[in-house]
Amino acid sequence: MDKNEEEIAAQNGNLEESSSTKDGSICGYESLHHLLSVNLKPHLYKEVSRLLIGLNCGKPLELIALPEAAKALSSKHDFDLQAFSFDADKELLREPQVVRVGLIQNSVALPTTAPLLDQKNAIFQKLKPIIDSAGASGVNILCLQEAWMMPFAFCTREKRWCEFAEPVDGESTRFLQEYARKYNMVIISPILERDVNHGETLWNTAIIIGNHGNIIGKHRKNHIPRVGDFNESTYYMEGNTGHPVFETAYGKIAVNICYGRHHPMNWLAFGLNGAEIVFNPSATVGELSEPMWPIEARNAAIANSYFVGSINRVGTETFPNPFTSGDGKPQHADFGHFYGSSHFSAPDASCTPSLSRYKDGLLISDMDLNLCRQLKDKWGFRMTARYELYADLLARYLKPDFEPQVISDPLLHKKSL
Ligand SMILES: NC(=O)NCCC(=O)O
Repeated sequence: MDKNEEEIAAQNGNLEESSSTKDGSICGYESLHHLLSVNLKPHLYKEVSRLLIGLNCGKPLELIALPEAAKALSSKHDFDLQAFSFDADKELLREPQVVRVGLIQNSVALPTTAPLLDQKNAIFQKLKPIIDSAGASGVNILCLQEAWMMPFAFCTREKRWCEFAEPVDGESTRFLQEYARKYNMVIISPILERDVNHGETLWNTAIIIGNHGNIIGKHRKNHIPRVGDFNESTYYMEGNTGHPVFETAYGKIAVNICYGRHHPMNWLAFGLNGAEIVFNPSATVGELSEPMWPIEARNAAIANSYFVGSINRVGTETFPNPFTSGDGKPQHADFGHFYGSSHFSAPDASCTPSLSRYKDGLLISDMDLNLCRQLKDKWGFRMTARYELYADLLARYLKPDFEPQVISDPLLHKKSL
C-alpha cells in the first residue's frame, strides 16, 4: 500500500468504526454472524461457523420453522425473530425432554424525559406483539431483559428513578401473569423490586411466573457492578436469596442476573442446585463488555452442563442530566450502546447465532434437556471437580490470617552474570 492508499484505508476504517457506533450495526450488518454469512463463501462460512459457534450432536444447529402468525408480528413490528433447535442423543431409558425457550431483547419506547408512567406503559405496549409472537410460536419458557420495565437509569445516581420500583406482585407482574395464563408459559420477569414488607427497600429481582399465572418465587441479583457507568450500588444491595433453582412445568431453571455472569462460582452454585437452564438477563454496553459477552455464558454452559439464555438490551438511552462516574471521563448523558446480541449456549459447547445488535428481538430455541446429563456422563466435570480442595481453600481464604500458597524461587533475587 502506498501512503495515499493507507490514508484512504485508515479513513474507511474510521468511517466503518463510526457507523458501527452510530446506528449500533457492525459496519451495516445486524450481527457478527450476518456479516460473516454475507461476506464469506458458503464453504468458508460453514467452517468458520463450526469453529465460532460449534456443532450440536456433530452437526450445525437446525432452524425451526415458525408459524406465519409469529413471523407476521415480527415483520409488522420490526423485531428480529430467529429460531434454532438443539438436539440430544436418543436414549434407551428416557424420552426426549424438549422445551421451547424464548428470550426477548428490546430498547426503551419513549425518551427518558417523558412522564415515568408513560414510559412504563409504552414499554408494555412495545412488548405485547413480541410476547404474542412467542405465544404463537408455542414458547414454554420466556425470559425478559434486566429491569425490563424501565430505562437503565442506574448510571445517573439520581433517586427519582426509584419510582419505577414495584412489589413482586405489582403491575409488571400482573401484566405478565395474563400472558403466562394465556399461553401456558413460564415467564421470567426481571424488575426493580420494592420490598414493601422490609422497609420499602429496593432490589434487582427476577420474578418467576408459573404457567398458571402463579408466582413461583423470586431471585435477587447477587453481585452488584461497580464499574464504568454502572452505578447500581446507589440503588440496591447484594441479593439475599442465595442460588435458587425453580422447578417448573418445563424444567429446572435459575436466573443469574447480569454482572453475576463474571463470577464463575455464581454459575456453579446454580448448577450444584440442579439447574437445567440458567438465564442471564443483562444490560451492558459495547465499550465495556462486548468481547466478554459470547465467552462467559458459553463457558458457564460447558462447565456446568446446563443451557444458558443470555439477553441484553438494545439501543442508547439518554438521560436528562449529564452524569459522571469514577472512571475520570468527562460528564455525559448517555450510557453508550446496549448491543443486544442475545443468544443461547448449550452444554456441548454449541451456541446459536446472536440476535441483532440494534433491533428488538425474540430468539427461540428448542432444547432437549437430556443433553445436560449426557454431557455430565461424557465429560464428567461434576465427578472430577474436586470440590473438597476448593472448599478447604475458600475456608482458609476467608480467615483474616490467610496466607497465599506461594513458593518462591530461592534464587529469585540472585543477579544474573
Ligand atoms: N447491569 C449490570 O450489572 N451491568 C454491568 C456491566 C456488565 O456486567 O457488563
